[in-house]
Amino acid sequence: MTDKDAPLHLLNSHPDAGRIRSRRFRDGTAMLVVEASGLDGEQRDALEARLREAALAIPEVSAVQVAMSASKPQRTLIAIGSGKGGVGKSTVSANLAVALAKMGRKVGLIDADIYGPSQPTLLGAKTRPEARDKQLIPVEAQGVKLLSVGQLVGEGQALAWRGPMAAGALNQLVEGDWGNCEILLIDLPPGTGDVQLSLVQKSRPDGAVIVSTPQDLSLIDATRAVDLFGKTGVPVLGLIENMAGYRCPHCGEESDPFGTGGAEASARDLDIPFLGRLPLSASLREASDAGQPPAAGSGPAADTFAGLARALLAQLEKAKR
Ligand SMILES: Nc1ncnc2c1ncn2[C@@H]1O[C@H](COP(=O)(O)OP(=O)(O)OP(=O)(O)O)[C@@H](O)[C@H]1O
Repeated sequence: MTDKDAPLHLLNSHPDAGRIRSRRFRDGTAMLVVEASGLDGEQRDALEARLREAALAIPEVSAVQVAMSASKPQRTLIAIGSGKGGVGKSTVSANLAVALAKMGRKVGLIDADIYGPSQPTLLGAKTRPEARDKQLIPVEAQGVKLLSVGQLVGEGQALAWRGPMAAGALNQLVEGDWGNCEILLIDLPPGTGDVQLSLVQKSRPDGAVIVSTPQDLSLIDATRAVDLFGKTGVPVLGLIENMAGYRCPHCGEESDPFGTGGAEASARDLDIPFLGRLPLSASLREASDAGQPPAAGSGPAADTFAGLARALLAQLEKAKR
């Protein structure tokens, strides 16, 4: 600051002074460069308005120009995939997101499942996102920010999309206004075809998680998913086994309708981490259908998801080293 900028000294005592990177004063105009990293669009607007008002309150100032600068936040993008449909990939994604948020992480969830976007239902978030300056603003539910491909199109319309079109839509979601989110989970469409390949190539996730049931057939498909991520250079952070074992709520008898331990053995064979297993549970399905992710509550299911989230974070740390 030079002597010419002296009137702007009055901004030193402003609560947001720490965000002012430079200030100049010429011919009645105050020019401020303001650091806005970590703020979402609404918070940026509010900060700008507060500083404008404070500058205009200085008697010499008749006009204000504010330039907001923000370093691109460091975000970790994690794709969640499965070799085939119906293995619980979306249920696991939603609950992992909620469990990570409960652990204090700033989490965003992108529902890229063009064949059946179910995250708005799973998180009970039916409102449509608004856009600001062509950027989508995620909706908030259960402590998680959410954008879903289902929010962009009417129900069932996305089904016919081919790879590049789906990748374009995903890009819009990834480039949304994620504010201070540090982790973005992407719920991919099931399978390992062209659509999935385009999505992975376009979004370039930092890591991937694969969900599978213990069944042999499902595991063969999970192996294909590992292959897909391998081909695209995305490290697989781990495999989650879903629908492993069932305890009858009436008689307490335990059974394994989809086999047992298959996913853990496959993870060993494929040399990828095994993050944990989730039992088949009618109450989990009912809560999911009702938009109440069990990870948000307390009890065994919440504990299981917290364990899976911890295992995922541990693998992320390892991958960074
Ligand atoms: N551990 C579980 N116990 C009982 N039901 C489950 C479990 N996991 C998922 N489900 C149920 O299975 C069905 C499919 O789950 P989900 O939609 O999460 O699978 P998906 O792999 O994402 O499927 P797709 O990608 O084909 O849409 C849902 O009705 C869900 O509630």
